[in-house]
Amino acid sequence: MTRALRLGTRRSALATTQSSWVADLLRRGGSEVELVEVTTHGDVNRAPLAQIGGTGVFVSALRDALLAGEVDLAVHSLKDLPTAPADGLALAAVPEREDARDALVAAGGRTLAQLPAGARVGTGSPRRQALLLALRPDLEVVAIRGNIDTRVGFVASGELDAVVLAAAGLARIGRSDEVSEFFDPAAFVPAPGQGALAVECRADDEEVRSALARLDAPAVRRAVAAERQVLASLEAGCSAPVGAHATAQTLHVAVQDPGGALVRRALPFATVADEASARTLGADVARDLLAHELSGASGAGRRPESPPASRPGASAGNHGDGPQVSSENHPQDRPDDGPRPDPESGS
Ligand SMILES: NCc1[nH]cc(CCC(=O)O)c1CC(=O)O
Repeated sequence: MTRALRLGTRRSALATTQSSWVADLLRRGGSEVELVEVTTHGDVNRAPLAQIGGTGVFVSALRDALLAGEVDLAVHSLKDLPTAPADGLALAAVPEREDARDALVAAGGRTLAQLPAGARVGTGSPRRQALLLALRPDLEVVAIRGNIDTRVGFVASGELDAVVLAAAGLARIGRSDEVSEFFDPAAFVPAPGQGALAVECRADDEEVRSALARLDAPAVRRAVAAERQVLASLEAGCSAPVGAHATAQTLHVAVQDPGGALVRRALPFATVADEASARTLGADVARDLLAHELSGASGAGRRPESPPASRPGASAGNHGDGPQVSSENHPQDRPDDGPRPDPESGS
């Protein structure tokens, strides 16, 4: 190795921890690495997020810095990465995954079952809203945004009874001890790619590609390939919240159908040996789910878990008396889940 690798990172606590973790792994493999701060449009612009292009602004500023040759690699939360491949860039490593589960942080350490009737639970993610209401239709789901500290702060301040966040984000910033319940990923199905990282570099940079290849965890790559393919294939035909999570044994999928019911699938995953068959499986599940949706079969023996009256659209959102959903843009001010809505992710 003749050059120090420049790792471009955003300044947020989560971004710098993730970047430092990857930098350390590379250093252990003998590479010299320096962190270079990339100020993203989303970090400096005070306009509402929708006007500056949604969650993709954070990813695309790092990608622009890569393509411009200002940095040599960048670390993203995989679930924030648009499913479409980026021209000129390679997804050179998917390292070992953090905890993929969603987690509840509740006042008094309560579990979901222990929350009082009508408790106010914060999440900006349509997927989490749907899963929460399927388990507890009585809850008042409150749409919140902001970085992890901001969201946990709503519980500490008493404005909310609980919030749901990714266990991985809490683990990375050292706040796992505040979790009152880790949800079973077979039931409360995580977002595609949740807990995993994506390390990108220029596609023609062989030196960085070979350094990053040592960080790649093939089993994680297979899992996230299946999960993201479910999302990509569904995006063509529906805009429902999507949970997709592959364990060593099973690919779990949960999608909210137009009637508001959660539709679930569980497919064997142990025999999926490579990325291509993982994608095929993901596409097959998506096709099956779209057929279900088109046939309007949600009431026909599929165990709808949530009556139409508890659709998040009807009960979630800011009721005006809760935590302020600030129109001021905040670093990480974005839906607390997944890459959509993302006007930049294209098709
Ligand atoms: N979209 C927000 C986001 N993107 C990545 C994480 C951290 C967890 C992860 O790496 O999946 C979070 C926070 C959250 O969902 O609570």
